[in-house]
Amino acid sequence: MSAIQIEQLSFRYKGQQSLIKNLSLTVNVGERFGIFGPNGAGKTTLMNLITGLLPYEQGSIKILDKEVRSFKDEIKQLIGLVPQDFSFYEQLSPIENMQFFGAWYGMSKMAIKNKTEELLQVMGLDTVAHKPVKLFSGGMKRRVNLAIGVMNNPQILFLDEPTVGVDVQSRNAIIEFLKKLNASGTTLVYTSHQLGEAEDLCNVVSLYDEGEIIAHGALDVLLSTHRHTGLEGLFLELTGRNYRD
Ligand SMILES: Nc1ncnc2c1ncn2[C@@H]1O[C@H](COP(=O)(O)OP(=O)(O)OP(=O)(O)O)[C@@H](O)[C@H]1O
Repeated sequence: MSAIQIEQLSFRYKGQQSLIKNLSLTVNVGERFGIFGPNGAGKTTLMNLITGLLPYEQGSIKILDKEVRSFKDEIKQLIGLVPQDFSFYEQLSPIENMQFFGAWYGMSKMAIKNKTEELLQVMGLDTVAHKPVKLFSGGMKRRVNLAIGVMNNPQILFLDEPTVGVDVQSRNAIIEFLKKLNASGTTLVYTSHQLGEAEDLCNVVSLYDEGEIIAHGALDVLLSTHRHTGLEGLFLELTGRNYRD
C-alpha cells in the first residue's frame, strides 16, 4: 500500500489557467518525500488538495488506499498538517492551543494531556507553556505550529515550509525532531525553498514546474544521474534561471 497515490490529477482555480496538469505521483510509506518548484508552481495547492482542504474533480488522490474526497473524516485521523501560515490561535497559550486541536482530532483528555506534556518538552516550550503565543519569537511560533501538526500521532505528516524565518537552533531542533518521527514510522511530505535543509531531510524528491513533475526519484540517484552535487544545481538546470513569479 502507498502512503499517497495520485493519478491523473488536474486542477485550476476558478477563472484561472490550469495549475496542475494530469499529475500522477506515488509516495511510499516511510519516505521522507520532498516536492520542490519555483514560487507559484502550485506546491501549497497540491498539499491542500492531498489533505482534503481543497476539493478536486478531475483525477484521484488516495491516502493509505482511501480516496480523499470520499473519506475525509477517516483521513483527518491519519494525517497531520504543518501549514506555511501559522494555524494556531495567537491569543492562546501553547497548552490551550494543543488542547483545542487535540479535541478537534477527537483525542481523549488523557491522550491530550500526555501528548501535550511530551511535545512541550521536546519543542523546548515547557517554560512558556502558559504564555500567549503572540508574545513568542518566530522560532517558538514555528515549533508551536509543528507541535499542533503532530498532536494526533499522524501516519503521514505534511510540512509546508516548516522552518521559514527561524534561527539555526530552531531549524536544527525541528529537522532532528522530524528525522526521529520518520524513524519511528511517520511518512513525511515536505516542501520548502531551503534546498540545503531539504537535502539533509529528504530521501526522495520531485521537482515540479508548470503543473507537471519534471523529475522524481531517490535524491542520491537523481543527483548522480544529472551529475550534480546538490539540489540547487539540479533545480536551476531543470527549471531555468529566469524569475518565475
Ligand atoms: N485561493 C486561491 N485562489 C486563486 N488563486 C490562488 C489561490 N491560492 C493560490 N493561488 C494561485 O495559484 C498559484 C499557485 O500558488 P501556490 O501557493 O500553490 O504555489 P507555491 O508553489 O506553493 O508557491 P510558493 O513557493 O510561493 O509558496 C499562484 O499563482 C497563486 O497566486
